[in-house]
Amino acid sequence: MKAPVRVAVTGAAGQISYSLIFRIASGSMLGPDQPVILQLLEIPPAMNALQGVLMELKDCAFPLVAGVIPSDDPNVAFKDADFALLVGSRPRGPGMERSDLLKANGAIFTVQGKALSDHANPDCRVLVVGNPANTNALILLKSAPKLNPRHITSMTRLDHNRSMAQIADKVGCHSSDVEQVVVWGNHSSTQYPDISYATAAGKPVRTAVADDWYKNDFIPTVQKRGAAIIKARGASSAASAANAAVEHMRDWALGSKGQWVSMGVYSKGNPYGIDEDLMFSFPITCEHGEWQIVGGLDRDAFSMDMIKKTEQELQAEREAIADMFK
Ligand SMILES: NC(=O)C1=CN([C@@H]2O[C@H](COP(=O)(O)OP(=O)(O)OC[C@H]3O[C@@H](n4cnc5c(N)ncnc54)[C@H](O)[C@@H]3O)[C@@H](O)[C@H]2O)C=CC1
Ligand SMILES: O=C([O-])CC(=O)C(=O)O
Repeated sequence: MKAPVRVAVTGAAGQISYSLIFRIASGSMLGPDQPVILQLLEIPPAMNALQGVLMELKDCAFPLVAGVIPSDDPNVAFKDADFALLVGSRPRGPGMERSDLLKANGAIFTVQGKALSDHANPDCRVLVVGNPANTNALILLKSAPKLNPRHITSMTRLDHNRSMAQIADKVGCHSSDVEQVVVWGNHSSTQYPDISYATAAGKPVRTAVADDWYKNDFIPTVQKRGAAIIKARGASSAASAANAAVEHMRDWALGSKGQWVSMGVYSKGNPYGIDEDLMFSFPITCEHGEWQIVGGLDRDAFSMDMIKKTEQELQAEREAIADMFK
C-alpha cells in the first residue's frame, strides 16, 4: 500500500459532494492502491448536514480511507492537501447564466486561494468546480502566490463527456469509442465543443454528420445541457458533475493514456494565441501528473470565430473581477 495522500473537498455537504466524496473514497479517482485522508470543508450552517455525510462514509467501511477531517476553517481543511476539489459555492437557478454567480461566489475563491497558498502542499493540484468555474479559478490563481499556476485548473470535463455522448448517439457507437473531442474556452453557453478532429470508432465524425446538425443541434445542446438539467431536475447536475471531477483528477494524476481531454488551464504560453491571462479550456493530454496542451491543430474560420467569442466572454468576466486585485 502507498502512503496516504490528503484530498480536500469543499462544499462537502452539497449535492455534488454527495456523489464525489464516495467516489474518491472508493478509489475511483486516485486508484485502488492509493489510501486517502479526506479533508472536508463546509460553512458553519452546513456542519450538521456534513455530520450525516460522515456517518454514511463511516458506514461504507472503505478500505482506502485512512482518515477524515471535517472543518469549517479553510486553514484546517487545506492543511498539507495534495489535491483540492473546490466545489463549495452557490449553484444557479432557472433562467440564470453561470456568470450571474460571480458576485455571490467570487469572494470564496480569494479566501480559499490564500488558505491553500498558506497551508496546502505547494505542489497541490487544484480543480475548481464551483461556477463560474473558469473565472473562479482565475481569482484563486491570483490569490495563491505559493501554488504553481499550472496546478490550478477548472472543470470542462463534463462538457467534454456530454459531447462524446451526443456524438455517440448520433453516429450509433458507444461513447467510449469517441475520441479527440475538444471543448474550447469557458464552461458557459459560449463554450465551443469542437468535433473537427473527433473520431468515432476510428472514423472522422465531422464528415459523418451534417453541418446543420453540428452547428444547430450539437453545439447548442452541449452549451445548454446544464440549463436543460436544471429545468428537468429542479437542481443542477450533481452526479455527472462529480463523475467529471473524478475523471479530470484521475487523468491528471494517473495520465490520460494518450487520450485527449478538456481542462480549463492557465493560458500563459498557450500555442493558440489566446489571451495569456485567462483560465481557458484546451485539448489536453496528461502524463506523470502534468498536463500538456495538444498543439498544431488547424482551425477553420468557423472555429476561430467560436473560439474568439468564448475568449471575449472570459475577458469580460476578468474585467468584472478586476477590482478584487487593485
Ligand atoms: N464546472 C462544472 O461543470 C459544474 C459546476 N457546478 C457548480 O458546482 C457548485 C456546487 O454545486 P452543488 O454541489 O450542486 O451545490 P449545493 O448548493 O448542493 O452545494 C454547495 C455546498 O457548498 C457549501 N458552501 C458554500 N460556500 C462555501 C464555502 N465558502 N466554503 C465551503 N463550502 C461552501 C454549501 O454549504 C453547500 O453545502 C455550483 O456553483 C454549481 O454551479 C455544477 C455542475 C457542473
Ligand atoms: O449548469 C449549471 O449551472 C451547472 C453546470 O455547470 C453544468 O451542469 O454544466
